[in-house]
Formats: sequence, C-alpha cells, structure tokens
Amino acid sequence: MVEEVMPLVLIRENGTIADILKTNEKGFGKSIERGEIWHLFPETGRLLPLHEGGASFLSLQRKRKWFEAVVADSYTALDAKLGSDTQQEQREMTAPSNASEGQASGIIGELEFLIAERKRSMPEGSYTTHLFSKGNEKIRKKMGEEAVELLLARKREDIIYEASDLMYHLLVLLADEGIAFSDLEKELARRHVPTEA
Ligand SMILES: N=c1c2ncn([C@@H]3O[C@H](COP(=O)(O)OP(=O)(O)OP(=O)(O)O)[C@@H](O)[C@H]3O)c2ncn1[C@@H]1O[C@H](COP(=O)(O)O)[C@@H](O)[C@H]1O
Repeated sequence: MVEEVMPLVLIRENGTIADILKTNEKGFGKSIERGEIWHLFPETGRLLPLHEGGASFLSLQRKRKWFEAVVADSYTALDAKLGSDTQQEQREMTAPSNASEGQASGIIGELEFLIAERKRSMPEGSYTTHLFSKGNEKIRKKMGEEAVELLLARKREDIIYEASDLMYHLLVLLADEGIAFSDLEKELARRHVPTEA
C-alpha cells in the first residue's frame, strides 16, 4: 500500500514557520522512535533524517491533514544554511573519474558506478549519501543487520529480498573502503579451480 504523503510543518517555539517538508505515517513513526526528524524526499521516495547529524524536535503531533513539529527558535532551514551554490554543487551529477577501471558488468556494475557517484557528490535525498555521511562504522553495522535478516529469512522470495539488501550494503562498504567489486572477482577467480571438460 502506498502511504499518503502529507506536509510536515516545522514551527519555531516563537510561532514562526521554519520549514515545510513532506512525510508519511512511516516517517512520523520513525521520527518519534529516533527522536529526530525524518522526512520524505518525493523525488527518490526515500525517508531520511533531516540534516545529517540529526534535527531534534520539541514536540511532534499528527494534525488532521499534516504533521506539526515544534523546533527551537534557533532552527534554520537547510536551504538557508547551505546557500544555493553549495546546494547546486551537491546536486551535480557527474560520473566518478575512475568509473571505467575494472568495472563489474550488469546491475552490479551499474550499482557500483552509482554508489561511487553518490560518494563523490553526496546528493541530498539519497539513502547511499546517508550511509556515507554516517561513516564506516554505521555501514558495517548495517551490513551486520542485513546479514542477520538474511539468516532469518526462510521463504525463497524473502531470501532473494534480503540477499539483495545485503549485496547493496556490501557494495557501499566496498566503496567506502576503496575496494572495487572486480577485486572480489579477481580473488574468486584466483581460488577457482576450473573443472576438466
Ligand atoms: N539497492 C538499494 C537498496 N537496498 C536497500 N536500500 C535501503 O536500505 C534501507 C534499509 O532499510 P532499514 O529499514 O534497514 O534502514 P533504515 O531504518 O531506513 O535506515 P538506518 O537509519 O538504519 O540507516 C532502506 O531505506 C532501503 O531503501 C537500498 N537503497 C538503495 N539501493 C540502490 O541504490 C541506488 C541509489 O539509491 P539512493 O542513494 O537512495 O538514491 C538505488 O537506485 C538502488 O538501486
């Protein structure tokens, strides 16, 4: 079921509107659970924390047709903080310089390329950007979580789903460590003993 997207109005304690974002029920629940504002990027369909590093709220309520978060008077909207030039730079999408070196083929190659691009330009609204900005320990932790989810999966479709999640997070970890997927291919090829025809 597609969740309804609703406005998330950020109001300062002094009553002025600080920002108007978007979220849904899942984002509302996640914000409460984590104690920081999570909002939806409609362009990517991803729920992500507002301001990497966390933006806390004083209260968060569901209204009839929107959500309302009360924030500190000192709250400054992200757009104002960044300045348009910096934002433009963050959003620019150009290929990473070493993209063609030993690139894996197919979807793995495409994903590897996209992840390298995310690491370089860190565009807003991207889950991959979120992982890189949190750092290596967070990426490793996510790998662990995804591995456990795969261990627990029993049904064929769940195994496929969880293994794909794990694969994506592995590619992010490799990118963070500066390791190409082709390095794994080389290692696997080195171990491989071809069977006699
Ligand atoms: N394959 C994936 C992929 N698999 C899983 N995920 C994300 O992994 C997250 C795992 O969900 P969890 O609930 O465990 O994590 P969370 O609670 O949302 O976040 P955390 O605070 O735990 O980090 C979800 O947000 C998924 O959307 C992925 N996100 C991205 N990709 C690929 O990466 C590409 C780039 O994505 P963006 O960087 O978001 O544009 C996409 O086009 C996809 O091809």
